[in-house]
Amino acid sequence: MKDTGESKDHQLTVALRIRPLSDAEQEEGATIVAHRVDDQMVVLMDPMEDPDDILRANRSREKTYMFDVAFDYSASQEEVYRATTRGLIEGLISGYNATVFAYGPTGCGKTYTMLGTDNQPGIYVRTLNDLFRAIEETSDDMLYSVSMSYLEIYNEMIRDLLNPSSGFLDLREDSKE
Ligand SMILES: Nc1ncnc2c1ncn2[C@@H]1O[C@H](COP(=O)(O)OP(=O)(O)OP(=O)(O)O)[C@@H](O)[C@H]1O
Repeated sequence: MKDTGESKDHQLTVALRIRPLSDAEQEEGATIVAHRVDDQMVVLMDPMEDPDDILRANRSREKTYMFDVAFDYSASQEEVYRATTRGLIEGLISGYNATVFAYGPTGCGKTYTMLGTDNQPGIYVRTLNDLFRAIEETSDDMLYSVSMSYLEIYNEMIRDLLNPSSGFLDLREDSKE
């Protein structure tokens, strides 16, 4: 696992996480085609590969990708948080900006990684814990202001998840004023 301190050395960290197959996927006979080779390298196997196809036997279509850090299904929420996000907090309370976002197709594990579950809290929860701890530790000589918003953008519809009764928010509202 990479130490979080390393994230200070570069401006952008790209991490890849491979999730385990769900029970339903296993029952369907699905197999994982993405394999973590080491802490940075991932190989994508060709899902159509047929070992009996002589014409393609020597032309494997597996592809290798490099990331700043790669995790597979054995990675814990804490490991992912430490390697991607924890190191940003020190800069954050010194006034620097930081963004962490999850990207990927539906069902790939974005919500699990970012929000997590009660037993396996994700990046949001761990960040807030460490952020408020860091604020408390430095509150003798610093005054902080923390604000928070939680929005869902889905099919170009925007909802305020901290105030769902406000309905869908209209992006054009500001431009009318
Ligand atoms: N690392 C993981 N370990 C165990 N279960 C996981 C992991 N990642 C995802 N899952 C499970 O896989 C399912 C799909 O994950 P999740 O809901 O996080 O996907 P998503 O990318 O947020 O999807 P969507 O874009 O549709 O909201 C969930 O049941 C989640 O609990």
